[in-house]
Amino acid sequence: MTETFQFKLLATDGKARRGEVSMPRGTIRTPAFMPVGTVGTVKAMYLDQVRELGADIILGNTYHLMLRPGAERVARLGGLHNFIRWDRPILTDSGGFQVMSLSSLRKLNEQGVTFKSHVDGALYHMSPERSIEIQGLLDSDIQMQLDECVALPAEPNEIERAMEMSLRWAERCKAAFGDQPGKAMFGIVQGGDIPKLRERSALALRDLDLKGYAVGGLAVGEPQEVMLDMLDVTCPALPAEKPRYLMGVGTPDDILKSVAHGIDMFDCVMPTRSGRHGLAFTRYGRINLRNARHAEDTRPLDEQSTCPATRDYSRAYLHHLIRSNESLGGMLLSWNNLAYYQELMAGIRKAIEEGRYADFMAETQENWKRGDL
Ligand SMILES: CNc1nc2cc3c(=O)[nH]c(N)nc3c(CCO)c2[nH]1
Repeated sequence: MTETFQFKLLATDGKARRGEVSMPRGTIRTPAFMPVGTVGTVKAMYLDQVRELGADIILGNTYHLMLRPGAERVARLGGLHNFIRWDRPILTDSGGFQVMSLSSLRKLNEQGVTFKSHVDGALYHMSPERSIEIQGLLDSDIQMQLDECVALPAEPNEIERAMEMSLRWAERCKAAFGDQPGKAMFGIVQGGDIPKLRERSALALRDLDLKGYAVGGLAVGEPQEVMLDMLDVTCPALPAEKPRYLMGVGTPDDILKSVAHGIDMFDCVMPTRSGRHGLAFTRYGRINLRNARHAEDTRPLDEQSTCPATRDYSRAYLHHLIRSNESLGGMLLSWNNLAYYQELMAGIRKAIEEGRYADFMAETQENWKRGDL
């Protein structure tokens, strides 16, 4: 806990880094997984549970919260932390990515993005300055620049255009953010799957001397090896003393490998969204509880787990709940999956501290192959 934003590197093992981000609202142990709380809730979870599982920080979303309940309203209600009853750090995404994936996009130009709300069809304009203003109204601790994320595959000149504009928007966001010692504004590296554009984006953002850097434009449909190749180019071009956040990633395997490529922070809807659809992540791999073969399996997901959802409920009951589309099914599997993700992050942090990350990675991947037993 510090009055300013500080990142400390505590240990490294190859390119894997063990660190911690200290902020007024709390310390974030890295490598960190950030549960996604899109509209002010980590779906199907109580935030006390999310904290108990080991989350030091959660995500909020500018796009969703500006549409409903509204950024000015959240500010009138005392800010996002008071509203949702989470007193630790919150990172908010800037909205650009969500506009592309959720709204009927009207137009995007140098000024910003104009779009129709997917909630009520109302028209909105969001500039880099407005995105930072909204994140300020939410009292967000780590604010993301507004950027343009291009879905892959894409034409090189389209990727270059979006990357260059995102750099100009980074400068505008830095100016709009100003100097807020206890908070941070992160830049977002773009450049698609083109190494020289990735390097140019990272080096230009580095010159802006921001408090942290995200790697964007990935986990948008490209193969895992392309994502990892882009990390090989991007991470060395970023300052070693600043945190690196890989946006939207990912599966447990994505996370293991991205840590080995130098990433410190992750966010993904995978554990919660797939949990609601019946997918359970365990030490021995994934289990799809919709599958009829679980209908009379009295075993829990993992009797050695400390998480009640994982240890105390039969697969037969979980199967029944999911098949019946009962809320408790999504609640228990979200609980199990977030518990597994945080247990994985704790194992990653410990392995880096002990200089045995390569072995930890191999053991973990080996266990996944054992399947559901
Ligand atoms: C699921 N994959 C994914 N790729 C992303 C890529 C980006 C990106 O390039 N920019 C911004 N602002 N957000 C992104 C997000 C949302 C964060 O979860 C992404 N999410």
